[in-house]
Amino acid sequence: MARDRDRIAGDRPPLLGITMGDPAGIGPEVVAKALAKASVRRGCRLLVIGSFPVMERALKLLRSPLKAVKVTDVGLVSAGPKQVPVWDPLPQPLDSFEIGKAAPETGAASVSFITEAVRLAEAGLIDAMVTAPINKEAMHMGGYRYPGHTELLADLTKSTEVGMMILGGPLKIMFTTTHVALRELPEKLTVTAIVKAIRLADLALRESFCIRKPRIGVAALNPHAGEHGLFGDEEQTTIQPAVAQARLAGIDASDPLPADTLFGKAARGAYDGVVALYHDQGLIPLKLVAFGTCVNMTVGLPIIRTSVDHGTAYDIAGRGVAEPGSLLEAIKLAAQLVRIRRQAARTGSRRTSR
Ligand SMILES: NC(=O)c1ccc[n+]([C@@H]2O[C@H](COP(=O)([O-])OP(=O)(O)OC[C@H]3O[C@@H](n4cnc5c(N)ncnc54)[C@H](O)[C@@H]3O)[C@@H](O)[C@H]2O)c1
Ligand SMILES: N[C@H](C(=O)O)[C@H](O)COP(=O)(O)O
Repeated sequence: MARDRDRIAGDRPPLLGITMGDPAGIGPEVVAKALAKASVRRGCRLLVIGSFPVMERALKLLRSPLKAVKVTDVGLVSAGPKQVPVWDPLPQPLDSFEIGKAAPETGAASVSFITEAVRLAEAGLIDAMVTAPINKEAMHMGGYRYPGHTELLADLTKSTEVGMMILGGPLKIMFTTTHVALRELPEKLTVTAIVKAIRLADLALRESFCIRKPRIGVAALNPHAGEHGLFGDEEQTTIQPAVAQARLAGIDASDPLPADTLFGKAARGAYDGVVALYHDQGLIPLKLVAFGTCVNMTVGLPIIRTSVDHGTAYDIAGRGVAEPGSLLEAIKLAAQLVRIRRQAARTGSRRTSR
């Protein structure tokens, strides 16, 4: 069905739903700044999914030349060059909350925007969703106990094999685990979890980045890859067996490699993608080389979702100083992924370059 829809969509400019994120954070500001760039509107149409009064307030704060307009039918989104179409799914207007502070009502609202975007994407009313940052503490206060968008989206779309990939500069990194306390990490790093991450990295590199046979670098957990068991044995007991399984499935995955040099090698072109074992292992190199322009994408969903590389930045929210660079890149990538998916639907195959 999705394939038929893609075929019918043809070359119509993609309609991207941009969720506003946590209203108390910098999400509304970066959305307002990004939409003010003429370049971002070239080749795609944009619909903000969020609170209408909050969007109006963000545009006012920035003294933006743009004006928010309320959309009443998502099937008929049209906007002039100075307009920001907003689809507000909240039953009551959200207007009294404190900027820069986690609260149940803003946390719950940020989940409503995501839920609505998924509904619209599954109904074929938007072609992809791009998410501005949520605050996980606020989301929990609002009653939604998810570690992040990734797991919420997996649940909403009933998807079983989903993972977080973040792209920045020369790096494309797939995460085996996402938001996990370090003390709980060893028990989460199972053979199954690592094979899944390698498989999802391979899938994304082939289908979204058109690499025929991706070379995947797999990170070790311990210093010097454990040095034959001297500094930990997860490399031998878990990571190497996962690599062996992935290879049986035809995937070009490396042995577990010392993480202190792997990311540099990947950045210089030795690997098309890297499988990191935990959040900061992959995010430190990514954000060191490309914070502000990285893009997070969820792999394994039936819908397209990209996101920013930053959080709600409560420390600067409401001051008008937040940079929109990562959101601009996330929008660009979402539009590109829509085109790749449409092309694949037209030819009935995935286009690959190597
Ligand atoms: N995509 C997402 O939804 C997403 C991503 C990362 C973090 N988060 C959440 O955001 C909250 C805060 O997380 P954090 O403090 O670790 O990270 P953060 O990215 O919000 O802030 C880290 C630092 O970077 C600065 N910064 C962030 N984005 C910026 C921008 N666009 N322009 C200028 N400066 C910017 C902040 O001012 C702060 O000093 C947490 O709840 C976290 O879970 C959400
Ligand atoms: N780990 C991500 C980052 O630091 O950029 C982020 O928290 C987003 O995760 P979700 O897309 O699952 O919300």
